[in-house]
Amino acid sequence: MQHDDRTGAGGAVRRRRRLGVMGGTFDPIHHGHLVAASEVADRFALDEVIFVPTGQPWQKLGKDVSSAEDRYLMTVIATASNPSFSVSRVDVDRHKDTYTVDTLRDLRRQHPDADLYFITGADALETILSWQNWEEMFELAKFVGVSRPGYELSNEHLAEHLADRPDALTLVEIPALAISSTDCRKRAGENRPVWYLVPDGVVQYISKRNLYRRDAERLDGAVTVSGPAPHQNSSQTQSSRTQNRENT
Ligand SMILES: Nc1ncnc2c1ncn2[C@@H]1O[C@H](COP(=O)(O)OP(=O)(O)OP(=O)(O)O)[C@@H](O)[C@H]1O
Ligand SMILES: O=C(O)c1ccc[n+]([C@@H]2O[C@H](COP(=O)([O-])O)[C@@H](O)[C@H]2O)c1
Repeated sequence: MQHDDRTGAGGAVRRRRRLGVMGGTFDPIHHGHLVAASEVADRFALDEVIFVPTGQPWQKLGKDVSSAEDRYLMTVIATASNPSFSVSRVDVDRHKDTYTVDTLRDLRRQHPDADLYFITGADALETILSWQNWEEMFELAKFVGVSRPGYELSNEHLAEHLADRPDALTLVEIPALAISSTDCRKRAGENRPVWYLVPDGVVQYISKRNLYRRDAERLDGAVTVSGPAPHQNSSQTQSSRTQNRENT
């Protein structure tokens, strides 16, 4: 990755734009995600953070995931008040299994003059060597791992792979928010409050769309992420069946 400043037409030094990329299933988006993005934006002087809801999260095979459109809209609602936050549809519109390497390729194409900083929580960072084409991901973006209650924030598993690129991955401690989408879904399913765990507009969206309620007919669009073995395209095997979420 280049990280140089460029001289503009008038001779003024212009720094390359820095874009954060916050990928997630966001089912639903919660304040843990928003604080992570905000903290990394501050630490790295990012110009913008692009939230990228997954289209088909292949590592959630067998789990009941809300429709991509519901997750996309909740992400738009949650980020609307922050002018430095935006939401991308690149993964939602790809209509096949979501791989971060594709996300980063698409964003690089859309923003050729920017440096990308992919933000990931400690739990996701733990499993990053299982991601599709992970070596290429580190060519396309710098990575920022953030702390998360209940997980150890570590780069040991990547140390030998990134030995010659010390700035490829930075670990950042952020304020601890023990919030997970799993817990939010469970609470909503039991008719317990999710106020203050997720933004107010997201509470209202969950209620309006009857998301996560086991005792109610889902309105539409929920899918069970099912299909062939990991790394195969499951787009033809996505089931439109709705099943009770296992909250795992
Ligand atoms: N409370 C949190 N603090 C820091 N990072 C978080 C937190 N919650 C999620 N993240 C990170 O945000 C990204 C997207 O997470 P995701 O949408 O899967 O939310 P989640 O709460 O982990 O969901 P689920 O409980 O359904 O697995 C991941 O990199 C994850 O590690
Ligand atoms: O590229 C992959 O193979 C891959 C595998 C698992 C997760 N990811 C990405 O990691 C981010 C968090 O994913 P998740 O499933 O924890 O919500 C999101 O941007 C995913 O696309 C990416």
